Amino acid sequence: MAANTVRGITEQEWGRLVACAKGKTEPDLVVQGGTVLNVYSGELMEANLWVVGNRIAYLGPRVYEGTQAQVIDATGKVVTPGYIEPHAHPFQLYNPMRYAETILARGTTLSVNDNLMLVLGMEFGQVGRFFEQMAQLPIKMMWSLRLDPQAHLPEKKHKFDHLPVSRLLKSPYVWQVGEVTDWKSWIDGDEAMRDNALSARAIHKRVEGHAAGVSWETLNVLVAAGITADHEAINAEEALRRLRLGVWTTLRHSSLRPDFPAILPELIPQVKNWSRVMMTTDGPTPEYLQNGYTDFLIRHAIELGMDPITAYQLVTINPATYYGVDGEIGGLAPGRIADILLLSNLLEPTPELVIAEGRIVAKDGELVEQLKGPTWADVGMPPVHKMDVPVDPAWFDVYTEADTFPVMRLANPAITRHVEMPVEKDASGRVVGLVENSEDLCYVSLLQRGGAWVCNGFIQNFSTQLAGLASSYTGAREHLVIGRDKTAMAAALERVQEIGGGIVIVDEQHNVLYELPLVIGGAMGDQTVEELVQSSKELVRVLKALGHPHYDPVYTLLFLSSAHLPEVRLSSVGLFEMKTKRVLHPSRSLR
Ligand SMILES: Nc1ncnc2[nH]cnc12
Repeated sequence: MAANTVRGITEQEWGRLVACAKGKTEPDLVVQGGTVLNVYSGELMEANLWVVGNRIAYLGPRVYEGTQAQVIDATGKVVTPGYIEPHAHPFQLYNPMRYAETILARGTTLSVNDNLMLVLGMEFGQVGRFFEQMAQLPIKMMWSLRLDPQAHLPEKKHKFDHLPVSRLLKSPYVWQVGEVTDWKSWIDGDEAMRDNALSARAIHKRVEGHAAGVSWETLNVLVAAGITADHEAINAEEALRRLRLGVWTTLRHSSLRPDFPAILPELIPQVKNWSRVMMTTDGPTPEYLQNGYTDFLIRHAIELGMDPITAYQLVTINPATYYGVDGEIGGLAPGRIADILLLSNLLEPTPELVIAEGRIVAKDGELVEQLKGPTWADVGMPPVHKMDVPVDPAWFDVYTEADTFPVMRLANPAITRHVEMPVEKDASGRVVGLVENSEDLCYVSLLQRGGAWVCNGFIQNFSTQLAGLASSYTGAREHLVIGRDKTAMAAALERVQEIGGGIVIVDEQHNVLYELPLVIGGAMGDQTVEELVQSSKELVRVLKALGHPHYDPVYTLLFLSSAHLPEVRLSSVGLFEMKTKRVLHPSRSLR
């Protein structure tokens, strides 16, 4: 039966490793004179590390006196294992390659990644090949397979059927299924979800939950159904609830949910056993990465009162143990993969030097050489195609037979509230005057990329002055269009299509106020993370000037068509109420 492995070992590699451990053969690399953070015993120890190939052969007092190995003088430095991100979404405008190079330079040497954008954008066979190509990098990119599309898209549900998912589950690079956002369907007996989760368990892979806001009673049901970890606790009580029910508890501090200050000061005095706690950045938008990645989590947790050694354990040995690979990674000991960091001191988690697989890969935050990964042209996520007809502003008109309409009110970057508003209509049933006579309403539409259907509605509290915004970056992988001026909305969408996908904002005269090409499937950019940091700051600035009242708008664009968040979402079948799974207003065919 399969279980997770990081790299596997050949007979020849084993022979070299054991010979070097015995002191009979030379190591390839030595880290000498440093203070090693021993995450197993929770102590700092003066010790040297000998590395052969991509593994550690020896930890201890033995001093290297040979001439062949590369010797790294770690005198005065703290030596730690590479960091592990157990729950990543490597596609928040950046693509998985750009993500990998950025976080590796900051000391994260293993990331377990969501496959959602890939599975929605590619054929299954291509997804498996992409995993194989990413596995050639010195940073280990492992994967978590979704059981549901996280959006109400009946036409895409087949991508989550038992046959394709169970095939992909056999990949050695897949370590988990989840996060199970549509957990309600799962516990209510959705067959594909049930079979896929059971198949994962049968081969010792994990099942990650997404139990936002659930009660003790519901959490019991989810644990009985098989969830093994969850990262949705937003306060100490919710974190303790998970620990007490035997769920690995992943503490989150992301761009959208910067929760450490709300969790840690209260949680720290109460936890007696940290061995089943992990930490995650949970897919931050580019700006966050300016402050670091897992290194930032460690620093922040220590600032908020966590014992420093515990903070390191939460991002090294704990996630390695959770995924069942602690014999291979997550600590500095013989036989482990040589992912080693040199820090100036324990309170400075951003590494001066990063060693991955036994080779120096980064110094002072910069990669020593460019990573070689798959080319996007080969991966099968081409730029957005132009529709074969021009975008018609009338597509954004809302028609109803009722006297009221379910408006989405944006309560914060992620959550919408259902506000039923009275509407006036013309003889054809078209809603008139609602946006024009309001200060803070916009039209909002999810439009199928080929122009086959449109889901129309109104959104409140998004902007007071936005003429037109269009984005091919959405949870549904269709086009999102928002604005107070339908011709400007159409112009923004035309421009998105001209640039191969991305995010565009235009004014009433259709001048482009903001433009970000996202040419990888219309969902991810090929720009560097630094370029995306500047561009996403500009997006925030432009939207703010147009009266957008929230932070992290990139997440708003992503999540307006995701069905895992309260209350109303855009979907292929219409405006959809997450809790009741009701269609509040149907979508309209344009063919
Ligand atoms: N559920 C989710 N799906 C996609 N990206 C995310 N980032 C954080 N949570 C996410």
